[in-house]
Amino acid sequence: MVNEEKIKQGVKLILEGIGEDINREGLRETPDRIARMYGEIMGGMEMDPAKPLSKVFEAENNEMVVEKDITFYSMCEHHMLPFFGKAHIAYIPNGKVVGLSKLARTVDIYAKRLQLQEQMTAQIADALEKYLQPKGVMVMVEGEHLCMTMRGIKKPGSQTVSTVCRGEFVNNTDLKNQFFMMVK
Ligand SMILES: Nc1nc2c(ncn2[C@@H]2O[C@H](COP(=O)(O)OP(=O)(O)OP(=O)(O)O)[C@@H](O)[C@H]2O)c(=O)[nH]1
Ligand SMILES: [Zn+2]
Repeated sequence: MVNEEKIKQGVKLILEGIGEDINREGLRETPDRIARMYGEIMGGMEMDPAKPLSKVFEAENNEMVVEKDITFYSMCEHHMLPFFGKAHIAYIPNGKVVGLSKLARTVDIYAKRLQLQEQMTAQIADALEKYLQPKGVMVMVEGEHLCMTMRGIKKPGSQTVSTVCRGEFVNNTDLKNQFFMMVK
């Protein structure tokens, strides 16, 4: 659980730091709102991927499964500004598949915390590898980072693309290309 009291104190300090009057009408409830909001957007910290990924089904077909365009919202750990976009997941089952929603749940668990996009991409792949023991996993994340667009270097529209391959995807260019073709 996030410590709402600490968040409220911190938000009040930031508001004072930027020269705001923390008692004005529009801001009176803001520390409280932000504390509740962090409970939601950082909620992945207390979630364990074991929960969604432990419920597996036996499968006879071991062809590649792709779940693409999974929308995510995360927060960059350097600036605490949002980054958001789409995650695409492929895996080659090894007798076990998981409910499709559980792939999206896994993305949310790792998105809802302070993150680096590359780290989030690897964590999703590692969780799938651990719980499904597939023949291979590939994860691609496409994200827009507000710390790149609304501040600093200010490059609106720039996209960060990160990929992680495990198992059969690592050395198999055909498999990788098949995945790229399916997600484009
Ligand atoms: N690799 C990686 N870098 C990120 C991610 N999110 C933000 N960054 C970068 O983190 C870096 C932090 O750089 P610093 O030089 O410490 O901070 P800064 O002075 O605010 O940097 P600028 O953004 O260049 O103004 C920046 O280059 C960001 O673009 C991410 O998910 N992955
Ligand atoms: Zn950032």
